[in-house]
Amino acid sequence: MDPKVAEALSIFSNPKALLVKVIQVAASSNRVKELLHYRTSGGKVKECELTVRWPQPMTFRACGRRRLEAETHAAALACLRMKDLKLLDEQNSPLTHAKYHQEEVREAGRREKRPCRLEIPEHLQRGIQEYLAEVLIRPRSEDEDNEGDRVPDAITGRPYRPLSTQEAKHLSDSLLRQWEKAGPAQGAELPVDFHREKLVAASEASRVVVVAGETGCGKTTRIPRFLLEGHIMAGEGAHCNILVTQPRRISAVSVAQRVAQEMGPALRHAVGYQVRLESRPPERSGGALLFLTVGVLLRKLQADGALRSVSHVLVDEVHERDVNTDLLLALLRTALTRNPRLRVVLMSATGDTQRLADYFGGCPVLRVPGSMHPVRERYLEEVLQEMGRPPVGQNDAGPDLDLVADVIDHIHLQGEPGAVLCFLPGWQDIKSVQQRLEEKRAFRSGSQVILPLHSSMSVADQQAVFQRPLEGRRKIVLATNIAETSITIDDIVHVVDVGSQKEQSYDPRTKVSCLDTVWISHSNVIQRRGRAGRCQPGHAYHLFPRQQLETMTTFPVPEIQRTPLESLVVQAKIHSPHIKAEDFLSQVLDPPDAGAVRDAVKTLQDIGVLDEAECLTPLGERVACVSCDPRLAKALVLSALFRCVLPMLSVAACLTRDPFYNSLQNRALVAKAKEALSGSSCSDYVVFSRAVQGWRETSHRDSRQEYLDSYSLSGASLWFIRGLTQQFSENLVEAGLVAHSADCLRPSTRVNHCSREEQLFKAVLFAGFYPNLIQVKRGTVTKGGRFRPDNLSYRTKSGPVLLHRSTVNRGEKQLPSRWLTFFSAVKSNGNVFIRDSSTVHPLALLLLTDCDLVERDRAEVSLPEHSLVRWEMSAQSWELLWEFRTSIQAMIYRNLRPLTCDSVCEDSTAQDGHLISLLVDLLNSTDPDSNGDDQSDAE
Ligand SMILES: Nc1ncnc2c1ncn2[C@@H]1O[C@H](COP(=O)(O)OP(=O)(O)OP(=O)(O)O)[C@@H](O)[C@H]1O
Repeated sequence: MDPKVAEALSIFSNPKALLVKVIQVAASSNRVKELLHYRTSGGKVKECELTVRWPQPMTFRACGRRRLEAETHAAALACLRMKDLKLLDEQNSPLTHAKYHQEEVREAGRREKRPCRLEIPEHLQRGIQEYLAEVLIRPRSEDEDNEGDRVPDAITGRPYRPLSTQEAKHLSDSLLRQWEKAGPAQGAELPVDFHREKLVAASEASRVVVVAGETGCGKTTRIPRFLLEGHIMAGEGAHCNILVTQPRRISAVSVAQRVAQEMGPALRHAVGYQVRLESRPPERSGGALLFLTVGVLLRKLQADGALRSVSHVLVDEVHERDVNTDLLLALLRTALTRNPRLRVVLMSATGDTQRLADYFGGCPVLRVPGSMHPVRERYLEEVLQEMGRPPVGQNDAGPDLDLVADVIDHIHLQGEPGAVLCFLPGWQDIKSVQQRLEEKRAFRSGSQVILPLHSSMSVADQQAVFQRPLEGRRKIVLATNIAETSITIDDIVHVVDVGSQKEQSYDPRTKVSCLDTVWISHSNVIQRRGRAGRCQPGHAYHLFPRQQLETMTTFPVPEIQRTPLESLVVQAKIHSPHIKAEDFLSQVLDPPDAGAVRDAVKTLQDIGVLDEAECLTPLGERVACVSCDPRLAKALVLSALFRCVLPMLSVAACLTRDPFYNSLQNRALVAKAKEALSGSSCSDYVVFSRAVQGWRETSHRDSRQEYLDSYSLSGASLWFIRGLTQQFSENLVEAGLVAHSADCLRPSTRVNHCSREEQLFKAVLFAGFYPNLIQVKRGTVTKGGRFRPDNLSYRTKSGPVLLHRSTVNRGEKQLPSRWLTFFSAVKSNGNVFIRDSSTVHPLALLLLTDCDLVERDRAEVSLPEHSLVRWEMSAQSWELLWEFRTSIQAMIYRNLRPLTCDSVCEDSTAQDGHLISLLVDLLNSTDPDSNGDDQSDAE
């Protein structure tokens, strides 16, 4: 059977997916001529205007999200005659009326208090199958492709409109004239220049090419330009739009600047960059070069999976194998089938090029030998000998920071002039080495320039590493692997490499991540060395024995194998809603363990983002619009419903970017600031919200700096957080939860009515983070066996945990509730540490989570799969709570499903307001601890 038909048939168990499919079929089939206009984004129909004639002719036109959904669903219903569907209970007796929506089926089940299912009569199934079989096997023609396009242009972000033949000719001619006149500056000759013709020809001859070129040979800065220039000189510039991905913000920005500079003043407008929250795109589409991070390109693929306005995608540093790059490669394979003009070039100095080539159907691999300048390498034994020290053994990956500082000192005193770039695993190591250096005579009182470089710094701060120091001072850059690929710091002469890095691993069972210091791979060693010898000859000091090289893996372990997969599964669902996550992810270069994917799917089902058929639920569709972790996104979506958006935006942004200044180094100061901001809230999230709010309120420059200093906050981070808040607000608009993004930030709007209600805010947070729940108990037993009655102990459903120094609740002797919620936990030395936490009112557990009535007689309540929690209460209390809970759930459900008319919306708005006020009253007027008295440990 045709695979497309098989896929269509496989989704019959899910009417919602079927519906989307039908609309897609309508859009892609030239038999449904009456389709006037159609656009999807993130797996959702955004705009639609169509006439269906199967089984009877009807016209639907829809724009504006809510109307659109109702109309397009109705169109599909008519199309499929799904009104004939029957909703049956377990005994096969029909329920009140038929509904097509999975959620409604579930809701009907809840109302009727018995499970229901949806049945598609057999004769209809056959009809639909035949219809899909007929239309699905017809490929879409190019003309149809151009018809009704409303996707954004990947270069400018403005709506894409293909150029007419005349317009294209005009633009190509003008580009040609411009380039001939300006004659782009050639810059210094690079090894890749000698392979220019071969590279351009290979990319013409094959739609995918892998380029394996040594570090510094000129891949990143020259190849995009060769391709662009080739098209412009051939009079086809209008059709050439090149996207070049970079693994990080710092490289996207710095490489774009370098290429623009090389192009010269007359042509630099053709080059631009786009990173999260910062965009300087080329002036126009057609003859353009855009450097962007992989994450930004994934967003563009959501809007247009075929990348219609793009001629080339160059994936740089493809060896890095982060989750986003692996996902990108899989999506590019699909984009190549959908956009016949698209060409892909994969570039790396150290990747497994043959495997990549095989992944793209055995495409050619071009090798570019030669580097700019020689680099003299030394390993630990030679370095020690040079310093006149005895040899030492080294077994673990943790670096000897005293030695690192001594080696830098040695280079400074004995080595050639020029800057030093030192690779260290993490921020703590960077700061420790900086401190050690500052204690040395040659580095005292700022006599040399020491610059940390870490991903948590702002782009502006990161850019400082590219500046030259004043004459007579040496620049020392202390970096993590953020500086390992792509970037050129032109005065680097010496590279010091400790041979290790921080690497995340993840235990899907406990859902806890570990951040360990591990040996890097051989490929990383080459990349690090390659940061020297780019603009002058260099030296590499590998601070591990030469022998260690043999035990290092050739390539790094792909991130997809060692990371939580929930976000990735949501992304998979956005890009391919009808394919099982397991099947979709089995197509990536190194598929994650199928069991881990199933676990991630199960987690998303548990938190209501996916339904049983693995489709995004109405909640999941909103979550998918928000570009952050699904749990954070869920908390944001719920905050819009419960009218406390403002503090939640701050939390989501601060969990993405730490607002405190060097919180790793200034631990004591930051802990004090957090304590002051927290007051009696016992919540890191209230701390975040107050920190951001206080910063917003101090608008004057001087008072703002005073505010930052008094709470150890970082101005740069807060500006970044402001950008993130703006982005998340726009996401909420996209999700149809807020009319304008500015509403999210104004305290007087409806979505912020309850933003000052702390208990409600914490309860909503918990509903988002659930099942991240910690039970607090009094009394601990020390290692020596002594009982300490006043100490608190903490347990999640997976076992005991400890509170990390970073949370305000660590060290508290008395908490106002016996329940905490949390977002992130890490494992270190065999213990699980909770990094951030907040107390939560026990009623939130009952009202905002999926609890069940276990035994009617004793009115015992438990949370599924949550062995920590079990309450017993009188049947009467339970009845009341159950009713309230049902109303809250109904409110959530009502606000998340498509509304059919505005009047319903107005009515329900008032009703929701009453309900939320009631919830606020209940949370504020009951003692969070007294409810806890009923609790008993279920184990
Ligand atoms: N900002 C810069 N300042 C000075 N020279 C630069 C700069 N950027 C690049 N170069 C020069 O251009 C050469 C090529 O740089 P490019 O980034 O294109 O190499 P690459 O092959 O992509 O390297 P890698 O694989 O290490 O990323 C460098 O070796 C250096 O000589």
